[in-house]
Amino acid sequence: MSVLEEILEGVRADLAERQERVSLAELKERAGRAPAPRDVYAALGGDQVAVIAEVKRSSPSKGAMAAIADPAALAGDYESGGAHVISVLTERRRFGGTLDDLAAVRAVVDIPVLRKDFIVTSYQLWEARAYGADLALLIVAALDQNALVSLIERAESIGLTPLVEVHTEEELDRALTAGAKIIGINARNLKTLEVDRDVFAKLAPKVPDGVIKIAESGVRGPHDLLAYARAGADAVLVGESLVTGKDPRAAVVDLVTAGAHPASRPEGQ
Ligand SMILES: O=C(O)c1ccccc1NCC(=O)[C@H](O)[C@H](O)COP(=O)(O)O
Repeated sequence: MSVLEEILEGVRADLAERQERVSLAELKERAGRAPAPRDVYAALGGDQVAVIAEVKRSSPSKGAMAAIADPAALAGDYESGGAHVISVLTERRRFGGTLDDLAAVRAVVDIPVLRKDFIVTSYQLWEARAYGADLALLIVAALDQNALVSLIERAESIGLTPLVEVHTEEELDRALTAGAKIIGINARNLKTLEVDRDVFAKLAPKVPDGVIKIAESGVRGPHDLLAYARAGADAVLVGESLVTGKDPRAAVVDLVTAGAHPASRPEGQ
C-alpha cells in the first residue's frame, strides 16, 4: 500500500466517525452561518509571488515537527509577516490537525484560509465551509475523474475555491480537463514521499495562461521561492521550513520580500 493509500484509509475511518456524530444537514446549517468566503483570486493574483504559509504539526515524511499549541497565534504571525493565504492541515492521524484549528485560524486572520486535507466526499467540503475555509485542497491522485469533477463543482457551488493538486503530467491533464483554475504542483510524490523540486519546472509550461500555478513543498527559504518564481510560480506553499524555524514571522517576511522583487519573475512576465 502506498503512503497516500494508507493516509486515505485513516481519513475514511475518521470521516465515517464524524458522519455518525454530525449530520450533513447540521453541517449545511453551520455553513450557512459561516462568514462569507474571501476573495482568493485577489489574494493570489497580484504581481508578486504570493506566499501560502502552512500550519503543520507533523507529517508522514518528518514525523513530529512542531507542537503548535496555538495555531491562531502562528497564523497571526504569518499574516503580520505578509502571508497572502494561510493553509491549515486538518488531517488528524498523520498531520496532527483538526477542524478546530481551521476555525481558530479563520477567526483571527483577514486573509483567505485553505483547508488542506484529503478530501474524498462532498461532506468534507461542507465541513470546510462550516469551519470557515475559503479554499479546499483536492488531490488528483486521491480521486477518480468523476469524483474530481463533481467535487470541483460542489466546492464552487458552496463558495469554496478549489486548489487542485497534481504531481504528474497525467494528473495535470486530468485537473485541467476537470476545469481547475488554480493548480498546485506538488514537488512531493505522495505515494513515495520523495521531493523533487524540478517537477514544478517540468509541468508549469503545460499550464495554460489564466490558470494560477502554485509550487507546493520543499521551500527551504527565499532561494527556493526564487527558483520556483523563475519557473513561473504565482505562489508558493510552505510548511516545514516555517514551523521548524526559530522565527516563523521573520521567515515569512523574507519569503514575501523575495517574492515582491521583480527579478524573481521569469523573463517576459
Ligand atoms: O508532508 C508530507 O510528508 C506529506 C506526506 C504525504 C502527503 C502530504 C504531505 N504533505 C502535504 C503537503 O503537500 C505539504 O504540507 C505542503 O506542500 C508544504 O510542504 P513543506 O513546505 O515541504 O512542508
